[in-house]
Amino acid sequence: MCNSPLHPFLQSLPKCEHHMHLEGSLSPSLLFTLASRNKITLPASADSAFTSPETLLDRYTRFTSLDDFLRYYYISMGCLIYEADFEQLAWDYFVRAKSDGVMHAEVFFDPQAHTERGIDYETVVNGFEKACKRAEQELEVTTKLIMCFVRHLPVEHTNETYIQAEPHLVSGRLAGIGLDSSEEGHPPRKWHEVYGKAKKQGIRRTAHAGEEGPAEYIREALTHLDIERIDHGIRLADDKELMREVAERKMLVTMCPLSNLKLRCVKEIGELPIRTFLDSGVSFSINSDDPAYFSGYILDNYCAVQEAFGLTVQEWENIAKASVNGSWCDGSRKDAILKEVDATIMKFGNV
Ligand SMILES: Nc1ncnc2[nH]cnc12
Ligand SMILES: [Zn+2]
Repeated sequence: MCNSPLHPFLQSLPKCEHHMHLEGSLSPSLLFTLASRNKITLPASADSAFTSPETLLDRYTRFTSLDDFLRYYYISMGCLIYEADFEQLAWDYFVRAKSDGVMHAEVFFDPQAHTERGIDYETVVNGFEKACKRAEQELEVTTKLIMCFVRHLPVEHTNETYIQAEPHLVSGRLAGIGLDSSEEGHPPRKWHEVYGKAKKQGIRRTAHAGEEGPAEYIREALTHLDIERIDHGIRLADDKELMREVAERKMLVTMCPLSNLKLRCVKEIGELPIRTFLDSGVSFSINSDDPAYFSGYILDNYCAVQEAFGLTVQEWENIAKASVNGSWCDGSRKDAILKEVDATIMKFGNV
């Protein structure tokens, strides 16, 4: 809850989330429940943060960088073993997202982080897919699953993962591919082969770029990976020519304000190029990234932006509509969400 008079409006505004890692919605309390259920020993003797959910949450307030966070992220997901664990993780997120006004959620997952530790690819996808189906039926939240390649593993591992996922990508069970994990020292061009193959097969492509890395990585992801969306992209404002191109192409930048703050990519939310993007016509959505680690789900991110930038209802309408239009759902679903956005604007238009 924020102090803005726009809070009820922000709560009601229909949302599309495009940048949320399912493994990043693993709360310390679910982590400890799963660790106990699956007889996984957490490394409390090596790192006392793993002593209890409370000590872990406390540690999450002191991340020093993306890599510092990723260490906890990868250790913690080691408690996800069975299909039911993956299903529960995703279902809990969808329920929470619904309560924040999410009507459509496109969620990331990292298959390699699970197959590398001996979990079957099918276990992961089946569990997540069950939760997606349930979210559509019981919550009326439409969903898309996007699988990411992790940059910290050798690029050669990518082919095997792609081959496993190929039937799902081609059939549409998976909506597309992404690229995430440790950014610095891992330029996007290294993944050009697999992205080229995906493009030939008509598979949608996005990538994390310009989170900790420079604007040059965004340019590379556009030229070498031919991405259709940019995840984070906060360094885009450092390259005005590139920013103009992204605005002209109406490419969506999926921003994650609280994540950027907690991982020290910026010192305060007000440093993010939200005003620049609005003034330059760059389309963007606002997302939670890893909500269980950054103490904020999507509405908290909307509130943080409102507190820092004091946007108008008209500006929020533009953001809401850009996020619908930049979604990978079909036209009829977009129309239905846009109708709900219009209804919310009618109701709150003169706040
Ligand atoms: N913020 C982030 N950046 C890169 N990879 C991630 N994986 C999960 N969260 C991430
Ligand atoms: Zn991310």
